[in-house]
Amino acid sequence: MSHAPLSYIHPSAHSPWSTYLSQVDRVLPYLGDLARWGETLKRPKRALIVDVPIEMDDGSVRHFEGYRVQHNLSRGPGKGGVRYHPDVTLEEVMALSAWMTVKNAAVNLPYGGAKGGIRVDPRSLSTKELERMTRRYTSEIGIIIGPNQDIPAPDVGTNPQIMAWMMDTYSMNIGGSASGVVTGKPIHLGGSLGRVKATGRGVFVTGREAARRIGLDLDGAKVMVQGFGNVGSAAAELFGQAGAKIVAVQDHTGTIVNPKGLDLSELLPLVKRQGGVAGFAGHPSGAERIDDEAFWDLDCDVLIPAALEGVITPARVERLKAKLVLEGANGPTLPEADDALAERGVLVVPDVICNAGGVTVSYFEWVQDFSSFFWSEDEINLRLDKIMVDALRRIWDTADRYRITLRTATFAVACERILMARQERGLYP
Ligand SMILES: NC(=O)C1=CN([C@@H]2O[C@H](COP(=O)(O)OP(=O)(O)OC[C@H]3O[C@@H](n4cnc5c(N)ncnc54)[C@H](O)[C@@H]3O)[C@@H](O)[C@H]2O)C=CC1
Ligand SMILES: O=C(O)CCC(=O)C(=O)O
Repeated sequence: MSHAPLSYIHPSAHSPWSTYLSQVDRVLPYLGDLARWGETLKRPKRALIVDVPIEMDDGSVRHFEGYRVQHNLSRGPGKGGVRYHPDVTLEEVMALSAWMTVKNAAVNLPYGGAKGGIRVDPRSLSTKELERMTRRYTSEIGIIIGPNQDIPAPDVGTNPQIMAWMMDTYSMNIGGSASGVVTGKPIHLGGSLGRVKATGRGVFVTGREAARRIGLDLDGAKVMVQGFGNVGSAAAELFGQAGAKIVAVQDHTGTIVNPKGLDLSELLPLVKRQGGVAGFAGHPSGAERIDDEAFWDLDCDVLIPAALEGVITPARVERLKAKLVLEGANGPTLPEADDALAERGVLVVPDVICNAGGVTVSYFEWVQDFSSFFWSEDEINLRLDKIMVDALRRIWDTADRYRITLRTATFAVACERILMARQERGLYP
C-alpha cells in the first residue's frame, strides 16, 4: 500500500508550516469579506527546489539541496532571507516565506514574502567551499530572483560576505551591476549602515514599547536570550545599554548564567573569537554554565528567543517566569504554547512585528541602492524606530479593539493589506 504525501502544502505535525497555517486560521474571523481570499495565504505562490553540486577542496563532489520559496507577491517583489542550516526543509522554508509575507505587510513595506535556504552545516565547509556553494545556489535560483522580482538577505548561517558573493554572481550572470538584488551586503558594495544590528534593534524598540505599556521598568529588568548570533547579541547589547541585566544566554554551544548580569563587553568579543558562548563559563566577570534545559526555569522578566522555531512548548510555558516574550526568532512559539502564554497573562510580541527591524533596514538598503544616495546611521535608526513604533501602535489598537493577542492582531493588520492588494489586482492578472 502506498503512503504518498497528500500534497506539499499539507503540513507535518508540529512543523513551522503547521504553526503558520493555524495562525492563519485564527485570523480569518477578523478579515470580514476578505476572508474569501484566505486560501491564498495557505499556499505558496511558487517553490523552487534546486540541486547545488560543488567540488570540495579534496576533489570529491557533494550535492546540497537548496530552496527558494515565494509565498506571496501581491504587494511587490519577494523579500526574505536565506538560511544555511542542516535541518532546512522545503516545508520550513515555506513557513519562513509566509511569515515574511505577513511581516512585510505588518510594517507596510512594498514587498511580498519569500525565503530561501540550503540544507547544510556552513561550519563544516571551508571558506572556498562556502563560496562555491553560494555562487552555484545563486545561479540556480537566478531564474526567479532579481531587484524587482525577489531580493534575498541574510538569515541563520548567512552573513554580509555571503550576500556579496550572491550579488557578484547574479551581476556576472546578467552582465551588469545589480546591487539591489540582495540586501545585507557589506557597506562597500552598497550595503546599508545599521543593517547588521537592525533586527536586534527592532526587537529592542518593540520590547521597549511593550515594557512601557505593561509597566515593566527595563532598568534592572532580568533578560534571558536564546540564540546569540546576529539577532540575539544585538538585542542583548541594546537591552544592556538600557539598564537591563542579561542574566542568561543560550546558544548551540551551551547555556551560561549570571543572576547579577553577564558582562557583555567581555562576552561579545569572546563569542566573535570562539563562535559560541560556552567558553565564557568561569570568566572572572562571573558566568556559570548550566544544563540547557534548566534555562527554562530561570528567574527573569523578559525572554528573547532568537534562535530557531518551535522552542516554546506548552511544557516550557508552565516553567517560564518571564512576563514578556520578544520573538527575535521566526516561529519560536507553538500554537498551543501561545494559548498557554495568553492564559498565564504573559505578553508575547510576535515575530511578525518584533523582528521586522531587519527587513525594514533591508528595504532602506534597497531604496538607497536604487537612488545611489546613502543615508547616515542616525537617520536609518531614527526611521527604523518610527516605523516600528507606529506599526506596533496600530497592532496594539487592533488587539484592544477585538480583544485578541498581538499575534492575531498583527496578522489581522497585515492580512487585510495583503488580501486587499490581491483583490485589487484581480483574479486573472
Ligand atoms: N538575521 C536577520 O536579520 C533576521 C533573523 N531573524 C531570525 O532570528 C533568528 C536568529 O537568526 P540570526 O541571529 O540571523 O542567526 P545567526 O546564525 O546569526 O545566529 C543563530 C544563533 O542561534 C543559535 N542556535 C542554533 N541552534 C541552537 C539551539 N539548538 N539552541 C540554542 N541556540 C541555538 C546559534 O548558536 C546562534 O547563536 C532566526 O529565527 C532568524 O530567522 C529574523 C529576522 C531577521
Ligand atoms: O532582510 C530581509 O530581507 C529579510 C530578513 C529575514 O529573513 C527575516 O526577517 O526573517
